[in-house]
Amino acid sequence: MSDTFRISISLALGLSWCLWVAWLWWKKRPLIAVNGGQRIVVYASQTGNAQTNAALHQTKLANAIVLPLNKLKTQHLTLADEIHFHLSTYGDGEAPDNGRGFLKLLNQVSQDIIEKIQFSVTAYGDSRYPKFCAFGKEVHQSLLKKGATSLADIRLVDANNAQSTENDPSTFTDVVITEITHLNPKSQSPGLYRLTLKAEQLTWQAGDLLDILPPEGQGYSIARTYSIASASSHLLDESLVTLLVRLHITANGEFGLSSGFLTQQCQVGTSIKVKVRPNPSCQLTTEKHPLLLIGAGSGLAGLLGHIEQRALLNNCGPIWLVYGEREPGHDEHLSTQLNKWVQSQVIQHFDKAFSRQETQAKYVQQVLLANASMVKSFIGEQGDIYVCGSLSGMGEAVNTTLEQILGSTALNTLIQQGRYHRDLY
Ligand SMILES: Cc1cc2nc3c(=O)[nH]c(=O)nc-3n(C[C@H](O)[C@H](O)[C@H](O)COP(=O)(O)O)c2cc1C
Repeated sequence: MSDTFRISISLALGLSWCLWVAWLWWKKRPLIAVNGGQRIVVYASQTGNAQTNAALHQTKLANAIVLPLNKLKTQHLTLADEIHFHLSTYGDGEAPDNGRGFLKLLNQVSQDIIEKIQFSVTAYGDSRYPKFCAFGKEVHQSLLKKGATSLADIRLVDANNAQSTENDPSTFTDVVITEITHLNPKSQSPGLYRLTLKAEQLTWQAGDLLDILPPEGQGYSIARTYSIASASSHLLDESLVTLLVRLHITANGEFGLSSGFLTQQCQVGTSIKVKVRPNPSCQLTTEKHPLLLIGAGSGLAGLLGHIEQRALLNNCGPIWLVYGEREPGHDEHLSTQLNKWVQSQVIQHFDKAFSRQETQAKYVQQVLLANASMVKSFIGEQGDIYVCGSLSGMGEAVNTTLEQILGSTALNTLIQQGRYHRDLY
């Protein structure tokens, strides 16, 4: 072997080693750099309330950066002087999408790093939910238990509070109902209605939510939140918001306050007070990548906007819709519209799962499991998943099934990358 050849091999090996070390460093680097002595304001927010307050908090602190909780890395915990958390709670006492991996990270970080952390927690929630501010409280407790120093008592911000601007009528806009259609008159399921509202004054993106204020004089004024089932407003010729409203019937046979008002008392022409609640974690992040849309019942609403959005744009990526309802025939909502999208290839695959049919009952998670290898290949390196509908009835089962199919590491990576979106209630 000549000397030149030997030197070349050594150089090549040396260079490869340097590249490998550089790659390892690159992978582990914090995505947003932090210097020693800096303060970090961090938020976990589904619809922007905690995020807005975090941004406000940042402006009041010297030498502070702001970032979402899923971008907070071990290096941030090591280097920052103070960390101020703004955390909302979703689902049934859960973290918002951009906060879901944090408690796991905290468990993996060594004690000596956590003991140096000085922190505060502001928790956002709504005391009408049984697990009020649960995620913020859990983070606060975990940090204390692991030896971090709390700079102040946990602050609980309640949306169900007279001072909260969330329900302040002056922040709502009057819009007129232009359509109310009962979609499942022959079904044994509670009524599902499509409502259309003329909303020229509003702007929204597919995936956003609409808060609706019940009429005055009912002794309460807490808005109810519905998923917007329309493409983003800037793409529509006519500024119409579509909603799917399930008529809620209480244990004593009474109609739910908001759904009863919207579907039984309102008529075409009735004016109602609404406000768009941006839902960044469920907005479309990609036009080209595959979308696996999973929903059940009125959860179809949160998926329809994304499908319509792609139908209105050209050359979009494929959609696979997995939709669950009760009875075939009577619960096949909007089938004319959905079939049109299948024919025009906006929807590439469409699977329905009916839980009340003569042959075997089927749920969306079973459809996913039966097509496990297709789920894997469809999602691939770039696909996004959207899950919309009931948390306990479907969201949890779908999460377990996706974990089974993709593995918990891959599912966590999807969460970290903001590719697993959930609108669950
Ligand atoms: C679908 C849904 C589920 C919610 N679940 C809870 C909950 O379990 N506990 C709670 O305290 N608040 C809950 N909330 C209330 C939110 O935490 C509250 O509105 C908060 O201000 C939202 O902050 P964000 O915009 O930063 O996400 C829920 C709200 C929605 C729309």
